[in-house]
Amino acid sequence: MIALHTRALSKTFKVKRKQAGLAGSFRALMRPEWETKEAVKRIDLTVEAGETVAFLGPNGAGKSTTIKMLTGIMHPTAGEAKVLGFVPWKERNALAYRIGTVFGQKSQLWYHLPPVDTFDLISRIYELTRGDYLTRKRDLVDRFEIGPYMNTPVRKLSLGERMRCEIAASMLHRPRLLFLDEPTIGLDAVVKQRIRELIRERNRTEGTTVFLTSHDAGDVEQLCSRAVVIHHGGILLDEPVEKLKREVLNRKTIWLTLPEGADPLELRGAEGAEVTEKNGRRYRVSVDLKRTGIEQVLRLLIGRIRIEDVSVEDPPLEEIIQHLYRMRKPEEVTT
Ligand SMILES: Nc1ncnc2c1ncn2[C@@H]1O[C@H](COP(=O)(O)OP(=O)(O)OP(=O)(O)O)[C@@H](O)[C@H]1O
Repeated sequence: MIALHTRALSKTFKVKRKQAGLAGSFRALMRPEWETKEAVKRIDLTVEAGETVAFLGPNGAGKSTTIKMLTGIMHPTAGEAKVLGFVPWKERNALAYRIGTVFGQKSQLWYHLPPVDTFDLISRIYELTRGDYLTRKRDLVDRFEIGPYMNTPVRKLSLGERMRCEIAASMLHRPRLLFLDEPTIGLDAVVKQRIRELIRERNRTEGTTVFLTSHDAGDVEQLCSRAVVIHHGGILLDEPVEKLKREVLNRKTIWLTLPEGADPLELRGAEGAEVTEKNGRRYRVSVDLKRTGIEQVLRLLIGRIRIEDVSVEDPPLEEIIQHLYRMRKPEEVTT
């Protein structure tokens, strides 16, 4: 079954042309010149029910504009889309009963009220029966382990605690499709991991389709099975994440802090790993996962040299996308 389908979906904005200098600004105010900006260019996309799709791209690529059209907030300039069988911008209300949305940068929970109040409100908006609501709430509170936070005003919760409540709230009405915009932004590694597990579990147990945007390579790697990359409003790549992992998500960075007086030469010689940056006592070791594993490198280094602190990072997604862009020939890119 198809969850989402678009054909030549496009959005053009009319924007004022910028003119240099004060005189230019004045002229622009009196006699503005307009130009068109193609934010989304003829996007063709089909997502099957139950898929977990990462929708990626650098800043300004057109992700939010696409999501706004798919959730019915914005009309397209041209093209078609059906989400769960509805034309989003024509049947926004009907669609809202069947989708969930989480925007990492915006809260849908009432800031001064405890989450339980927003949960109650959502259950009324979505017309859940009292019995169904209470069972569902109990299940989500258990799964997301948010019992201790349900009666605390949202403004007093940490970001991680709030995000768990946000995502649970978005699932209250059993949406068949979840739009997640940067769900792990600003969270620490442990909380990120937990949020990813929870979303994945909902996908497995309830078959919820996931459509996610993120700048975090870890979200893509651990949560999604398919990656769609857009660049300058057009689709640059649409591939299984497994393939992406083999081709480009194959490096990780280890940051090491060595104690005063340690000999950094000891960091040499780990197969597939090289020191690429030094900042005081902090060293960046780049690991080629095609040749070795993180665990292997860490074990070797820890056995050889005293280490004060260690952390492992994914390469920034922006870097990966630039790499992909360079790999693709220009004619393969929809422009
Ligand atoms: N309301 C608007 N009016 C004019 N231009 C807009 C408007 N909304 C978006 N744009 C432009 O359209 C392009 C795509 O923007 P969009 O917000 O969809 O990108 P994005 O991929 O979500 O970026 P980010 O990762 O920074 O959120 C950008 O160049 C942006 O400046």
